[in-house]
Amino acid sequence: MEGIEKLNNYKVGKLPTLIYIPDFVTDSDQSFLLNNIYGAPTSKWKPLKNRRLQNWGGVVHEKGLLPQVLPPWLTNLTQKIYEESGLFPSAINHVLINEYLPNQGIMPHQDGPAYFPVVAILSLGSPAVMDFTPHPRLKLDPQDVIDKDSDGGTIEVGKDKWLDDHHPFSVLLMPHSLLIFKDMAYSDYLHGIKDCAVHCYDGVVNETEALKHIDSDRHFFSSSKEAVETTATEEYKNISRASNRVSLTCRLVPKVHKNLFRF
Ligand SMILES: O=C(O)CCC(=O)C(=O)O
Ligand SMILES: [Fe+2]
Repeated sequence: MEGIEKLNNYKVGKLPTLIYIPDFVTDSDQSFLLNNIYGAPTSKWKPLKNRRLQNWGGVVHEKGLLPQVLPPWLTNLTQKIYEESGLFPSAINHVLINEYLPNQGIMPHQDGPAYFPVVAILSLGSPAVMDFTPHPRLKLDPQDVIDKDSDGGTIEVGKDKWLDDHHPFSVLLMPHSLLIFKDMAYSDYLHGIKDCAVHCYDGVVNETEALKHIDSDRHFFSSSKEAVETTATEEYKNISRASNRVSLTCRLVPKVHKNLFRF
């Protein structure tokens, strides 16, 4: 209960359950986690086309998890998320660690059906902007949009429209922050990160919250600060992803297979 009340203070945007907690971990927590992540055997990294990842907690199948015990350096974190959020029915048992170089990202996607529909993402390293787009099944046929506007309204050519007031939005993920999303943000939207080295954070739903601590992260914003000073009338609001970003996606796979052979 206490957890849920506290969480309300961290809601951002228009959707009911998009939660952004700045400084969820300290600088020394970040170093501790990164030391463990980069101290893992090279074979623990799975290279993908546009990023690489470490999988902790076991292998996720469509039908559930073939479990492996999470190491203590990760349970410190997952236990804190579990206790402080109060949003998971039992302890988090799976962590996916993604590493992105400055020009890498992740395609818009929806998380798989094996997971309990709440996700908590801890961000370390360079900041990044995560884009949420309504699921394609909610997209209106452009013809319908034109028909609806035929009573004299202006028709915006080339602009996608979605059902029930769904709109794309973005979130700025600063290092040390925790993003939690569930409900509509989980089921009606895809989430992704663009694969370019500069991200624009203009209009992100958590701009105030994310930029409160800008002083300590000033180096990420230097180019935009200069741009503001030199152009005066135009603010670019860009972040440069100067170094790697490492994220820890913490989730619960409710169905755990105790016995490999009964899978
Ligand atoms: O790196 C991130 O912030 C997102 C990762 C993600 O969406 C996933 O692992 O499913
Ligand atoms: Fe995801």
